[in-house]
Amino acid sequence: MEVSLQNLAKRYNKEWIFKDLNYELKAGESYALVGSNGSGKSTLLQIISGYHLPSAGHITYINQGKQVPPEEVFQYISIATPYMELIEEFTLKEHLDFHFKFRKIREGYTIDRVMESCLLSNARDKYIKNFSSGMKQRLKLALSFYTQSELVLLDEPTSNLDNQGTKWYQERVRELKKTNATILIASNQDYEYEEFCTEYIDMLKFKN
Ligand SMILES: Nc1ncnc2c1ncn2[C@@H]1O[C@H](COP(=O)(O)OP(=O)(O)OP(=O)(O)O)[C@@H](O)[C@H]1O
Repeated sequence: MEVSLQNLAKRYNKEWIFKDLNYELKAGESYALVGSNGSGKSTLLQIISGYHLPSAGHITYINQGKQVPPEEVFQYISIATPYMELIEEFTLKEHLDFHFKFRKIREGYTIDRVMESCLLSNARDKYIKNFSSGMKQRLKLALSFYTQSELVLLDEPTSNLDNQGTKWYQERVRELKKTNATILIASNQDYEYEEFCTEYIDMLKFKN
């Protein structure tokens, strides 16, 4: 999916977080969104996902040459972010069943295969509220990786992951890059994006 960010700006109260942000994301490319703490990386991801509105400017989404209507955009996007809550009252199996009732699973995958791939097969009937923070993070990431989507937004993807989890994440991104998904990784850690992204978007350039 191509995403065109046009004169995008966001303000909270009187503070402009970023301004005059113009950028074209190309289909199938991977982008790192960098900048110091508080520079607006998460805010921009949430605006691109449709979760927040910009204070100015607009975004155009184009899939296979056709503009996607705003009300349908969410069907093309998956996002993993610390701001996103999992449904704590569900077991893992219930959570995955619920999610994949509304979104299509990536081709070649089943719910069992997703559980296996995110190293959570033995937690099938465990309640999410009893997951460790790393297990929750793997589940959030798995929901983004294994949902059929054309734009994958990852915010601080390895937070709470141990070394094994970080390697698991890197392997999943390698796989994702073989699809035509556009990937945007907001990060403060170079091992989350260095191998995957040749394009860097530096939020500090859009500060004022
Ligand atoms: N709901 C809100 N109300 C007011 N200010 C907000 C709100 N959400 C975010 N901000 C402010 O917007 C700025 C950008 O925050 P954001 O979380 O997007 O930065 P970030 O680059 O992702 O930071 P980090 O690297 O620490 O995760 C910060 O100054 C933050 O305090």
